[in-house]
Amino acid sequence: MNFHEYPDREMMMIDLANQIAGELGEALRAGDRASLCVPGGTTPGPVFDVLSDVALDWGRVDVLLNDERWVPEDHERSNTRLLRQRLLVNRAAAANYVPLFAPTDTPEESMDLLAKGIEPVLPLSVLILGMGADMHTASLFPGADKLAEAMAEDAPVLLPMRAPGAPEPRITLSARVLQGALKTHIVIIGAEKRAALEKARTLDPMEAPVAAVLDNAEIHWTE
Ligand SMILES: O=C1O[C@H](COP(=O)(O)O)[C@@H](O)[C@H](O)[C@H]1O
Repeated sequence: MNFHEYPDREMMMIDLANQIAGELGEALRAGDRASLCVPGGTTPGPVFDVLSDVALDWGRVDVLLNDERWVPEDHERSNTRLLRQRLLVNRAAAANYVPLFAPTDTPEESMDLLAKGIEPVLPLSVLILGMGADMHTASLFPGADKLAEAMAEDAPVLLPMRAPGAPEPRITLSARVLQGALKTHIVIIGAEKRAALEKARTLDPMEAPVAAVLDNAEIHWTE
């Protein structure tokens, strides 16, 4: 992994958005389409704000989440809501959104349908991940019910996930799909997450799921 430290959050978000835009541009020059896979949660909003206004051929970009919390799209904890409000606006409104949510009671009921939408956009051209202080990334949580399945070499594209640290059921891309990304960026803020990331480097991915995606990742950190 490569570690990039920034003087402040604004600089980090602008710089990261420009790197992502450059990588998407490269992917679009090399092929017909590019895919951008992004986290939800509290960290990526400012990157989305910058990225959404970048001049790119967004009509050839497929955008999807790393994971989703199984709550309605208008719920304040919905990652889809964040994506629609902060990324799929301005110039990026022309991108093709690949859903990780459908309005069924459980993620299991929609799993096959959602996975079918994701398969054509793999491998991911550019992957941005977040990380929790508990070392989860996407919805690969330590202690989660299907973590071993999600970490397996032959894991499905998508899995439902329930974990002690997650207040609602989740749906998540598997480690195999995340590891297959052509470019990987992990964006984290604050001393607690930096310490967690350092610790994760010494642990097994079953204890520290983010460890599964560190090998080829660019880490972006600021206080
Ligand atoms: O629950 C989630 O958490 C992680 C980290 O979120 P943050 O609020 O600590 O930035 C996020 O990457 C993931 O997509 C989300 O569902």
